[in-house]
Amino acid sequence: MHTTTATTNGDSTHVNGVNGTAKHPHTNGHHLNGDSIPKSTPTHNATANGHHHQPRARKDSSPLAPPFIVSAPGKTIVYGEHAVVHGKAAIAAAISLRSYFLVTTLSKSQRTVSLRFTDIGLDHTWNIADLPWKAFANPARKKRYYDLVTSLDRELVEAMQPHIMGVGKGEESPEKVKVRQAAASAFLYLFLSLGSERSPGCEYAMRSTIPIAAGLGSSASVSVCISAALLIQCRALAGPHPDQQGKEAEEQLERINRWAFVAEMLIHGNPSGVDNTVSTNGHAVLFQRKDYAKPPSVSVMRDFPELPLLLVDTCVQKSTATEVAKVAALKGLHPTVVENCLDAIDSITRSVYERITSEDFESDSPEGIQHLGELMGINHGLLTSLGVSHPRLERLRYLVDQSGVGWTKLTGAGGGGCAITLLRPDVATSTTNGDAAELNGEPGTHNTSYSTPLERLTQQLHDEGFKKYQTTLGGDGVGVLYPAVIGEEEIDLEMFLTAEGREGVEELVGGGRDREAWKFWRP
Ligand SMILES: Nc1ncnc2c1ncn2[C@@H]1O[C@H](COP(=O)(O)OP(=O)(O)O)[C@@H](O)[C@H]1O
Ligand SMILES: C[C@@](O)(CCOP(=O)(O)O)CC(=O)O
Repeated sequence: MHTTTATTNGDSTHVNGVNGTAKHPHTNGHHLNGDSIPKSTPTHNATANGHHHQPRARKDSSPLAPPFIVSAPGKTIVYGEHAVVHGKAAIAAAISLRSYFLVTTLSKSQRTVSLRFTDIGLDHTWNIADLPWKAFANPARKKRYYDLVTSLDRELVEAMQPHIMGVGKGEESPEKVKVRQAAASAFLYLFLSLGSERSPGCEYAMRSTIPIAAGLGSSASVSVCISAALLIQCRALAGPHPDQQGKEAEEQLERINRWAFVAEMLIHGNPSGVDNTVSTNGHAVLFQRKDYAKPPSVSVMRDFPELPLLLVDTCVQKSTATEVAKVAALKGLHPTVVENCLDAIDSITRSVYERITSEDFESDSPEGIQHLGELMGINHGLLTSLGVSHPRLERLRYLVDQSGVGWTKLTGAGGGGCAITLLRPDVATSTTNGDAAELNGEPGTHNTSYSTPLERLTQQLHDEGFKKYQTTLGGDGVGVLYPAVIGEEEIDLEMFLTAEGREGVEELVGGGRDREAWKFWRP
């Protein structure tokens, strides 16, 4: 298997961003070929310990930038959630559910920035001039796009508060307000860090096909989108383009990932960084962060096997912060016991990594799958011991165990959310069309005679209010559609905001219509 290890931002000497100058009737004179992101700021040396050479000053763009879309996948943690928060290894894989972020630049006279995050009912506008630029520009606190930011600056978070307090307020529940304010804070902190008072007025619209708070990394994917879009706007990224050198592509991803982590800190408090790392890089990653002041160790597993997985949502929303705090509290009470549980999870992750990166691993061999499956079961048991399961997750595990189709573990923070089931190879290959139709959260045609255990299980899950998702593992990470044109059609804000449900969004902007239109950094 091909793996790449990337631990810190390296040096780059190649800057191949292409100015969008060619004329096109639909795009304010910007080229339709996805290589037309404005030229990036020259990349420069930046190291993990913060030493860097000063970059050259950036020029302001004069023509109105075209609308563009950034997209990033959700994830499933296959092994090692929670342990990863305490410095142990985890394996996470990208899934095919994604978030999409449309950026529309306003005319020069419109000095506002608006968030239209319709999935969470957030529609908010700030006057650019009213924002706390002074606090963020203070030389003692100012962070640059190439900095490694590993903690939030409390004073800057405070300075932002008056502009967040009014966000998302309505008649609805405090939980909904919290969700909106978390997303708005993530955006605003990055906007104020990466932009300036001269930043163009813009509308930023988010649509996602990832269920929120189900353990599938919706926040990380949103964070990666925000980071990549704002870095593109401040011209801190080169590419993506097809002839980009691997090392340069890796550096661009690293830059996006660093700021996505900052956004994750605003949503979660204390994230390990595994979610934003897999969402940025795509494929699958072995991830470990021993020291929060340093970049994590990341091995990207580019040809992660297509494991036959079933992804089931308990439909119980959870809070990652609460579940992470539970484990921390338990560790405070029983340090040795909890540390042993976390070490056991670490051994599981490492054993799986060795197995699937070994030359002779075959993803359809019953022995190989059995090994991975048994370790999934043990990993789930350890997470249950740490107190992060939920009666619905245990019910789900019981139903899958009874059916004999495979091995189940919770994925993500637990306390609700999703579980993954690794199917036995014989079960996976006997999946009928009926099963396939019933994936993606919808029940299929209801006949009462089921020929396979998987069909029986599918019906049982549906009857008990669980939701199945169809997804493939290990696709591309962050991608860019610049300008926002697929085929000959320019995607505008109205179309983007009114696309109906997951299918509508995917049909409008997903890669299905024109695979070549989207560009990805591919080291
Ligand atoms: N479609 C979306 N639009 C805007 N913000 C979103 C969207 N999906 C998720 N978020 C942000 O991410 C947060 C969810 O994070 P979290 O509870 O960790 O769930 P998950 O396990 O899905 O990452 C939300 O509170 C919201 O701030
Ligand atoms: C529990 C944890 O390991 C994973 C959380 O994933 P999610 O937020 O449930 O998608 C926390 C983390 O790694 O930051």
